[in-house]
Amino acid sequence: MSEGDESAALTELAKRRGFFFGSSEAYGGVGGFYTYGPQGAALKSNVEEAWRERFAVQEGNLEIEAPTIMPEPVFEASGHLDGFDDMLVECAECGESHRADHLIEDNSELEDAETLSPEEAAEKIADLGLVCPTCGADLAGQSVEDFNLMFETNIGPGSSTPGYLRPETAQGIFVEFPRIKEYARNSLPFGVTQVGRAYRNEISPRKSIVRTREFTQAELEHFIDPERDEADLSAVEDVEVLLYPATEQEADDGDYVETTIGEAVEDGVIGNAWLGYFLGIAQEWYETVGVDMDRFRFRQHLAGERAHYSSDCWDAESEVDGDWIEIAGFSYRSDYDLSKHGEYGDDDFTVFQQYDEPKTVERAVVDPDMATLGPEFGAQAADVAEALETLAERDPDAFDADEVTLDIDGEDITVDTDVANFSVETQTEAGEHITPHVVEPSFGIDRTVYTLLAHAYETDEVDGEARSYLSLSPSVAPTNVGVFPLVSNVDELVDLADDVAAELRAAGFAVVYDDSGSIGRRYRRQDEVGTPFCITIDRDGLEGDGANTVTIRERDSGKQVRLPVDDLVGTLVGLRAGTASFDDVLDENEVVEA
Ligand SMILES: Nc1ncnc2c1ncn2[C@@H]1O[C@H](COP(=O)(O)OP(=O)(O)OP(=O)(O)O)[C@@H](O)[C@H]1O
Repeated sequence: MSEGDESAALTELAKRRGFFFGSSEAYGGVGGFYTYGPQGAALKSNVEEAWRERFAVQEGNLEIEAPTIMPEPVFEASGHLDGFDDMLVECAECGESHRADHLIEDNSELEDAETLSPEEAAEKIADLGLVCPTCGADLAGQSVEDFNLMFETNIGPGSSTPGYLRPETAQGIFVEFPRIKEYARNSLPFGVTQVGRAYRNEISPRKSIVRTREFTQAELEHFIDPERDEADLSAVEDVEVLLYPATEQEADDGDYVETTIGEAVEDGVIGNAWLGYFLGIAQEWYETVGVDMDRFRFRQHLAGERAHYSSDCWDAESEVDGDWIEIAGFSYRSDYDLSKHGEYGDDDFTVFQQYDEPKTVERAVVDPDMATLGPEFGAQAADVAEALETLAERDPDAFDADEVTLDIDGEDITVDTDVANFSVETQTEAGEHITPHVVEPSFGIDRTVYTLLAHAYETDEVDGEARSYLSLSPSVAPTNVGVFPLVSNVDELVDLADDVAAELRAAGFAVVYDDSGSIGRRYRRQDEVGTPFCITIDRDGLEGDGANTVTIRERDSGKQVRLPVDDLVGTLVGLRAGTASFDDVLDENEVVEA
């Protein structure tokens, strides 16, 4: 399909068949908000479940569910209040807002325009002679402003407690770290996951569910002791990946690197073994849920794209309509988040790490003489005592002099060294408090759903008729199986179809029961929403050798076999889990000519 066709066909199908559509259309609609219809909600929920199964359950991680609204100090600490901005340029003619970096990237060779300052972006817009995509007016001379993406709200009546809708689920994990570490028995490494809504007041939402203002993230914060916890790569070292490292992006004829996780970590292409581990399991997970791996890559962030505290960062990207879409980010966040909350919050964001052997250390201590400090410094005496303790830890040699100078609230205060009762003690320490480092895989569920639909969208011809179908993986398809009585006027046949549908539903399958129209039309309807298997109950299944049998048809190939009703649940369980293929079913049963 040519560029643009894939998205257009997908958006049309999504609306017609109940995957997703713009919200609040009865009131004119509002940009950047989408409703998932019955098919889409089921597909999305299956993708979330598959993520949970892999990244929470199989990894032995802890899942939490935190509120989506959090008070302002959280975002002061996290840096979102000051720095979570995109660049906005407004058209003077029609008033439409645009994301300046996207405009520049769409109209030049530049790939990392987000690293420009607003002034540089304005200059670039003028140099390139860019015009408003909505009305065509010249944008030269328009200023570019930083625009904070967080939605603000007031918590409770009045406006005294500002709050924000979280722009990422991660902060809910970091803020609750002091409590969660107890559940993890203070034992590093451990991971905490959360699947939930995040909100960003995107300047120009686009590409349907790819860039919205309310979306779902599935995030894993993996807490480690960087000195002791090493990633075990044995399970992923042979996983083959297509990498697009920063060095290649910067080279004129930059190319992909086809390698394995083990080699990429060993060669230093992936700068951190933990990141390598998560890229490896992500690669395998995307493949199981149905991403076309020929249209998938991991792209390393360029130095300018990375946050200052992050030593390495990769995005998982999928290709749709010739564009690469970021569907997940993998970032080494160091101790930035927990240190910030430790600094701003009123709790302990460290973990006590026991040494293998207790250590004997010499420690400088003070025992300030409060009977002297009290009368001399009054209300400041406690601060002076605290400053003496800090100085002893930081610069014990300072106590060799007769006096020490302390900074108390910006004021220099000189104190006689004798008052401090300084000494060096020998102590035995069992361990130390450390601030864990964080490795973060952050998945966008909506962009995954979009990719799965785009990569599954196929067209072919059946019996001379054009057909479009979604070759979704049976593990995530919204409907697992269609059940069709061939005719609706034979009681025995309808009874058997009812029984089959009831048995499959009881076994946990999402079943669509359809008795209207020709069998061909019923197949087409299910093909279009990606139902992988359809079961038809016909007269041959009622009597003689074939009694209590049905036919099962596979969506992509259209092939059918006849099998006993008693084997249905077991067969479908294997097909859905991917432990059996339809070829196995074809081998073991009587093939029915279509
Ligand atoms: N506005 C959005 N709509 C839908 N999904 C989003 C949106 N913003 C982020 N995501 C998803 O959340 C994931 C993690 O968020 P992250 O903060 O790394 O995104 P980002 O780098 O800011 O994305 P972008 O550069 O595309 O705005 C992304 O990989 C993406 O899948």
